[in-house]
Amino acid sequence: MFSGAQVSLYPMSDDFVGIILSAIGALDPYRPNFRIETDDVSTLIVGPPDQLFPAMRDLFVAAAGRGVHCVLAATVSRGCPGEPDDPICTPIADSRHDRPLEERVAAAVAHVEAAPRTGRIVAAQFSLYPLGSGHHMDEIYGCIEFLKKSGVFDRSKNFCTKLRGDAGPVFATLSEAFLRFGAPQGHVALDLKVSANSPTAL
Ligand SMILES: Cc1ncc(C[n+]2csc(CCO)c2C)c(N)n1
Repeated sequence: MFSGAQVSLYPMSDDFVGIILSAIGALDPYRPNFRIETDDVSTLIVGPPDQLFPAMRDLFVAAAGRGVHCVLAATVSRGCPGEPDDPICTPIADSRHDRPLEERVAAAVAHVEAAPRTGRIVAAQFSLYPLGSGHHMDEIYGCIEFLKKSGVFDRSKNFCTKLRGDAGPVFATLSEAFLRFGAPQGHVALDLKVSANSPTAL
């Protein structure tokens, strides 16, 4: 199954070029398993679906670690019809996709509880789009039930859900939403913005 993301970093600093390029260096450990291509708009990462969010976490934590207000925007996709079935995009063995929603919610919560902490607090806003499935609203409601139990749920907003917390469990929650909800071999898209070091008072 073809899976990947187009990812852009927006560090609000005069040194944006240095911050972006050194953060892209944090993707180096993923290069053996990924196809990674940077242009003037974004960086494409194509690879195993279960490694996409760890890669984006490391990219974002590297940029946000510089202390400036920083935003990551990403379009993430798996199972896109018409894309080549890239052999590097091997599906995860234990997706439990064929299992009932309740079981998938429990497995997703357990994965987030085990996620490593990074020490970097982030806010994330995202929408999950399980495409072409007759049960897409069931999948979305099941996913939201999981998000409320994730420990990083902030609130539901129009068109999206907001998470807040350590980048470790936040990116793990995004990964579980992407991997476990929507049809197993179906097309799922996810739209994401992550922010750190915002000067906005809450
Ligand atoms: C992750 C990521 N990849 C590419 C860009 C696009 N971009 C904007 S400035 C810059 C550095 C100078 O070439 C690059 C590559 C981005 N913003 N974030």
